[in-house]
Amino acid sequence: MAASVDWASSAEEQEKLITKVDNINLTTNDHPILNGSPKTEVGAGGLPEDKTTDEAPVSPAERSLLQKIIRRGLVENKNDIEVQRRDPSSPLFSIKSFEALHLQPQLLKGVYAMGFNAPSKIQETALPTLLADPPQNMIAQSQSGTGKTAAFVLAMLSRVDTKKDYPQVLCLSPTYELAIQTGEVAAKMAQFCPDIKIRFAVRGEEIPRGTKLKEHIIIGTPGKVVDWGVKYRFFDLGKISVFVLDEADVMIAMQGHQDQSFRIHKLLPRNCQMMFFSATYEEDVMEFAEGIVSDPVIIRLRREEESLHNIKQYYVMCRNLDEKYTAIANIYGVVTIGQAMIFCHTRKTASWLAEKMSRDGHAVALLSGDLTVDQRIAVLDRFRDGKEKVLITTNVLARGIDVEQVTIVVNFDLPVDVTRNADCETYLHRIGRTGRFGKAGLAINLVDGPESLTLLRQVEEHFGKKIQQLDAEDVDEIEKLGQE
Ligand SMILES: Nc1ncnc2c1ncn2[C@@H]1O[C@H](COP(=O)(O)OP(=O)(O)OP(=O)(O)O)[C@@H](O)[C@H]1O
Repeated sequence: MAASVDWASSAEEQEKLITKVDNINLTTNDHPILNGSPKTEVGAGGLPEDKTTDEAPVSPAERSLLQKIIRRGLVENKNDIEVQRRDPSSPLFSIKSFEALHLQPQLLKGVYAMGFNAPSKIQETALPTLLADPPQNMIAQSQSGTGKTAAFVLAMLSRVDTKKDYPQVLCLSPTYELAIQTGEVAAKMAQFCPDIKIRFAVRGEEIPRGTKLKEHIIIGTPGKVVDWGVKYRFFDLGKISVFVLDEADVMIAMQGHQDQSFRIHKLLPRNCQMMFFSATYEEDVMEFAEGIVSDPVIIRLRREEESLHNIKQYYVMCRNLDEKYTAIANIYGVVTIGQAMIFCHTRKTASWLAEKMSRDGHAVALLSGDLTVDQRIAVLDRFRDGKEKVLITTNVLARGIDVEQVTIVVNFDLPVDVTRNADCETYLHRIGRTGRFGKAGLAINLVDGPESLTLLRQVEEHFGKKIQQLDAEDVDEIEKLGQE
């Protein structure tokens, strides 16, 4: 039987939690790491005895750096994130501090150095279970951009035993870009844990036959991990103690990924801790996941909670391709804040649009499966650095990619599944490239006929949320959106 944690709480419970939050109300001045001297003695095994007040010894220089980072975090995150944290219905709602999550002191330092002040709802709900002993399996769902990566990465890092020099933690991601991004988050979080070693198992990484990997954590895509773990035995899957499936629903739903993930899963030891994370779960995928993960704790969203309120959704009626292009150009001309991602159905449309926009003098980048992996990472890095304001892409970047400054997502084509119906999961992942961690975001869908209008209606029905029409010619209206 699966234990289940529900987000919802009664009004009375919510009131109690709000009072608790008010009492905690951490500010820079009363931040224990920054201002307090260690309150706990280090006990046997190097861990403080009272874990709720865990504190790492911090040098004056580190303290000053952390102070700067946290102050900056508080100022930059002003976009009512602190308000959202106090709203029990928000995915950012939290009552705990990171100290209360029993993280190792060096990881806690890493978390603060990343500018994280307090855990999000998924982090504070999942981490106590993920770090408990004996290890518990988990299948968890939380909206896009709410900190799932940080949650499972912290759990992965916490489970590493650096005295053993072989892979113990394995994390599978559906794409090259996502594996690299997760590895980068892990490296940042582990910046004060120099003994933890991470290895990417992705296209382009080649190692000679007979090699025995010594890194503690492997992060990769299913195909490469099958090569390294099943075919060539560069590491022993039988010694993996933590297995993470990121974007678990697509890993299970897509035939190729599913076969490979199962080949890996079959060789894992029986007591290996399983962590499945995703922003979306279809009912049948969920059932399947429950079938392969024994006794999981399940964290599930209700359908109406899946789409985020901080992402405003609109659609624009267009008659043909030219009008779609004009709509994009109008929006691009008016809304200049932040960056935009434009999703097309095919590589062909994506490159046509990129070429046309470039010819018209717009600085756009194009990322599709046509590029080599090095080119893909280079394009993404340039976009992250803000060198291009617009990134045109296909479903290859629909999931997981985290670029904080993305304020607009445009669906040049609405996503469809193999039955030509709306692919609502992909829709949610695509629009989730904006509105990261409570920021405001805008999603604009271009509709060019009855077929795509039907898709739009299917999306509305699926999430029980109306998508407003926008007149792309009406500069005032678009301007208003930008200001909002
Ligand atoms: N506790 C926190 N405080 C502040 N920022 C955070 C916190 N946790 C995560 N973030 C930031 O929020 C952003 C989104 O987090 P993350 O990528 O982990 O979301 P996700 O739930 O995995 O999203 P997706 O479903 O799209 O994969 C990142 O930029 C991350 O650095």
